[in-house]
Amino acid sequence: MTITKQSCLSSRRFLFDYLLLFLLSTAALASIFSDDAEISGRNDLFREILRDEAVERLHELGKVSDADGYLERTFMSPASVRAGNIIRGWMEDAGLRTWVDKMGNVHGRVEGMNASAEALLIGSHLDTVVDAGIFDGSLGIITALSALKVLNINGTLGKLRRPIEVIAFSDEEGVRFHSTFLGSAAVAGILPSTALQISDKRGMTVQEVLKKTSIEITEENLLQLKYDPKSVWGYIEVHIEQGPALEWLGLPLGIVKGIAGQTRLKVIVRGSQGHAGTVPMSMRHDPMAAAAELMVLLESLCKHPKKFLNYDVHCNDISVESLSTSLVCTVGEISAWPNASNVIPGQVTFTVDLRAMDDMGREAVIYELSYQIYQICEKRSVSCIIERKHDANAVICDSELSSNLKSAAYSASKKMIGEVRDEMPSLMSGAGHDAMAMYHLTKVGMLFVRCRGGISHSPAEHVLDDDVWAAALAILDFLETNVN
Ligand SMILES: NC(=O)N[C@H](N)C(=O)O
Repeated sequence: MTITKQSCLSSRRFLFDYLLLFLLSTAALASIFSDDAEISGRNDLFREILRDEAVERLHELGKVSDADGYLERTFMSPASVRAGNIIRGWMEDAGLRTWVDKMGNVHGRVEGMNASAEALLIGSHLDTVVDAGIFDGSLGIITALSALKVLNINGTLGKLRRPIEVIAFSDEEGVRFHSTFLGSAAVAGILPSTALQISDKRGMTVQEVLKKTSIEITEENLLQLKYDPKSVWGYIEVHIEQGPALEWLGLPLGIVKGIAGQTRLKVIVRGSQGHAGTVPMSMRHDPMAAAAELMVLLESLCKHPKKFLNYDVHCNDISVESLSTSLVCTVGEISAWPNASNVIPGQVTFTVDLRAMDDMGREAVIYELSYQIYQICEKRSVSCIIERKHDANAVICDSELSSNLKSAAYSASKKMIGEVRDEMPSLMSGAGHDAMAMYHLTKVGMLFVRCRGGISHSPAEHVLDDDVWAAALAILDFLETNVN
């Protein structure tokens, strides 16, 4: 047999593969043995509650959906109400007194030794986007309840120095009403009474949707939902990172330094509805073509803000510099009327989601965008209306709470994986969180949990079981150190 260069390479390759396989299987065996050795050491880390049960609950809640075949739970939908009831049961299982408030938020509270002391609030949201993953929001509620369940089993829940309250907020995503934080903004006292009259696509208002679930909300009792700032010590939230940084760093947990500000706009473009086959191109006032041009403009502006923003007119140079790195813009929803293939639409509506760390810079972008939108609409002889649906300014997390969360995350990671690098990363959040609303009530701190590929708002969203465990263990550590 002649050994050609090719087959020589193949046999070398075979030998290499074989050796690699041998090494990998040896490593795997070693890790199985070391896992065994570790498991007995980890038993005191409440694996059954903080990992296994928490993961089971995440999957259980992930099945509670208004849609067939994908996850969708919007504000006070039937599935949201069912999810709230399940969470309420888990709160009671953790030894908490529970109630549902007039914005549909589910609360679970333990008074500890001193019911009049300032309470620690822990929260996240129970609503989801359309075609969501199972971790966004639910992770923060479930890990907090798991940690409290451990304290209950240990007999330390009644001995806490201050009350602890877990809140599962009814709306953070803002999918149904385009106005986010309905739940947490009510608790923080920043939800205007006009929010009760916002309508969803079917024309039902927030007030009517609540009434359908037997909750009577009025302007007066909306005011009563506001917590007295003097009764609150702080707010903490665990959330999946929804970005790739922790995965890149190879770490399960990170601290949140701050959260980008956000604005949501609705742009309505109206033109002349007509027959697709008969109206000559030169005679059209097509809102679809205009909307397409506006979207391309938005993309260019957000990719290259420096090119569009005039330093003197819009903002100082610091704003423009920081915009270049943090500005992100998205058109996520579009609808046409009458939405038929052989009709030039009469109206096209689309949303714009803008985020940046710099609030002044964001304002400058909105100013410039609006100016350019009106110019393009005029040039195309269509009319444009821009409605501002939601605004939340950027938030900086509290340094003391962050440092305490950092120590808790460090200690949890150390207990789980032994050696940890000293650095616990501090990250900026491009995603919005209930902490943004709670910031108006009290100091806030957030812990991020690694997610696969940084993917979120997608059914592909995934958090490792051990990372769920690390997060719950960090909260347990935080409570034992700061509240016990
Ligand atoms: N954590 C999130 O997904 N939050 C928001 N709903 C958002 O950033 O749009």
